Amino acid sequence: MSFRLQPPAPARPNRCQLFGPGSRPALFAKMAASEADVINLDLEDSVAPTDKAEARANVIKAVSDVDWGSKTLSVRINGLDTPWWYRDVVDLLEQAGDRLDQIMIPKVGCAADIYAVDALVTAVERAKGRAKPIGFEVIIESAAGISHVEEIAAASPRMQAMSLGAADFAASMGMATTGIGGTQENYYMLREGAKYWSDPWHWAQAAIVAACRTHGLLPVDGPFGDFSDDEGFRAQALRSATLGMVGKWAIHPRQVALANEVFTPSAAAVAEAREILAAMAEAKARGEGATVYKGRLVDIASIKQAEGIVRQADLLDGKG
Ligand SMILES: CC(=O)SCCNC(=O)CCNC(=O)[C@H](O)C(C)(C)COP(=O)(O)OP(=O)(O)OC[C@H]1O[C@@H](n2cnc3c(N)ncnc32)[C@H](O)[C@@H]1OP(=O)(O)O
Ligand SMILES: O=CC(=O)O
Ligand SMILES: [Mg+2]
Repeated sequence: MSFRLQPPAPARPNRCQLFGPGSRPALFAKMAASEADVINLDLEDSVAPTDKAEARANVIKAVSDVDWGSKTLSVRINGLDTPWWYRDVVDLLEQAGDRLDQIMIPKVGCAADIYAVDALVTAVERAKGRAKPIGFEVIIESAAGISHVEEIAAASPRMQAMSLGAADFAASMGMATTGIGGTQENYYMLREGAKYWSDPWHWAQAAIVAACRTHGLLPVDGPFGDFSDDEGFRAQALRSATLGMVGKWAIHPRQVALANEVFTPSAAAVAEAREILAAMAEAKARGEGATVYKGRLVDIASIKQAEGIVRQADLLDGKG
């Protein structure tokens, strides 16, 4: 390990973030009743420009009026290139109750974007005497965002989580697709006449995971647009989990159970992790740093891998 230790990410469930437009208040109670760990009430791209003010008022009311249980409650504000974002921040911080946990900042391009929002949030918090500091989560969804991902992760102590936004990311990068996440038909390798599909999101996801792990944030996979394709969602989520992401967005309620399933360590994975820890404890008692478990090497690094799985299982204990 480097002299600089890797800080832990916030210890809270973040398997699924369920989104809903702030302009559809009829959805709010359904969102609150869902099994999602995080709720994202949206003021940004799912809300038409003519509905921005009404959506903001709906969301401010719902923060206090709806029983959100133990979920993390987040509101996605408008981007810093719009005329709406400052009013989103000021009205939320001045008028929404203390139940609000986070604001999500979309389309961040550099650390200064976070600095600007932090300065405004801090001023309103002080002026209003808000006791609970608001956390930040951001979306990496532009060429600038992915180019500056590490400085963005380090930009504020308010930072909690970072998501990949596949739709805007594809648009910003000029990717030849209108799909939101998942397998892309034309992104394949050809060998002896057979196609092998590759993953165009992989490098951006890996960069986000590295930035998040360096600075103690939760790395999250964003939307999968085709909500009729359960297997496509599952495949995308499994790849994200394998890379180190802790959860995924749901843009429709049917995606919530899929995300929870993928990002909850299975009973078999937890049992195996505990067996590895036991095998390593025995090895340590013999004065050994490495041993054989089920015919394969396990060593001190395996302890950290296994502890991560057990820690996640303990965190989710009782959440199904
Ligand atoms: C690229 C990005 O930025 S993604 C993030 C921003 N986008 C969003 O927030 C979009 C979120 N999703 C939605 O707005 C909607 O789910 C849509 C537009 C995709 C589909 O809406 P609908 O046509 O109403 O969906 P559908 O008819 O299948 O809904 C089935 C049920 O789930 C409910 N439902 C739909 N969306 C949601 C939601 N996001 N949260 C909770 N419940 C929902 C419906 O009210 C309906 O309930 P009912 O059975 O009691 O009548
Ligand atoms: O905001 C999300 C996206 O995919 O764009
Ligand atoms: Mg977006």
